[in-house]
Amino acid sequence: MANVKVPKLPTIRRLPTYLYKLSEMRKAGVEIVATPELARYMNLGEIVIRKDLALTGVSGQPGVGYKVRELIEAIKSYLNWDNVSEAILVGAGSLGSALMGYEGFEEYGLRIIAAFDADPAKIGTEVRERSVFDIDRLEELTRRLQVRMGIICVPADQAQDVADRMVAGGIKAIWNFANVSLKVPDDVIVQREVIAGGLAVLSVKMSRKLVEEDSQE
Ligand SMILES: NC(=O)c1ccc[n+]([C@@H]2O[C@H](COP(=O)([O-])OP(=O)(O)OC[C@H]3O[C@@H](n4cnc5c(N)ncnc54)[C@H](O)[C@@H]3O)[C@@H](O)[C@H]2O)c1
Repeated sequence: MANVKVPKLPTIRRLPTYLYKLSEMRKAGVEIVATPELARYMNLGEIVIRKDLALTGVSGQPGVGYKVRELIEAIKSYLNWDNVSEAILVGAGSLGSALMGYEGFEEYGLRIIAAFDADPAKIGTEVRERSVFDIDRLEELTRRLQVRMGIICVPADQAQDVADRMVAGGIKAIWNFANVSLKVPDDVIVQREVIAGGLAVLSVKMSRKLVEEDSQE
């Protein structure tokens, strides 16, 4: 797999949260946002906020704040989300259906255009208004549609086979939700996603908080 080094990963992970807040503000007609307001929302210090946003090339006006619209454009441009990327998804089960049903991805530059599955009961149906194709057609259709991004939502023991098919179909970026590491050629990027990682952090924070509360009693 391509060993792409990305600086400022924690900042990059926070940028969608800024984007969400800023989009809500824009919808509400807000034109300027002050750093303290963003700091409260993000639960971070104002210095961190300024550093985060400086990464996008935008600096706020001292004593005034940031122009909401300008900041939205800068964040989208930095994340390369100003051009919508089309993706295919494999595994139209619980998780895959939920991802396809999330309309917010378009805001984040991702459009899932089709799904693939191995279950004859699902092939030929529509899930969340996307056609579900036979997995055996993945290479052919992906090439024809010239899609570069693939999302894996199959059981872990099927994920490598699906990744191989994606690579054969010309996919260059894989968002992998199956909890397994994948072997892919050097020119393919894989991002492995584990929702339970966030839950683990929450659980540890919760248990520490409970211990602190117990010791105060
Ligand atoms: N990363 C996370 O945080 C996270 C969260 C939830 C689930 N998951 C993982 O996502 C995957 C899917 O979970 P789910 O709950 O949606 O399961 P599910 O059983 O509801 O869906 C899996 C789908 O994959 C299809 N499938 C199986 N083998 C296939 C193959 N070779 N080719 C094409 N399609 C195939 C099945 O027919 C089914 O529709 C699992 O690996 C699960 O562990 C990850």
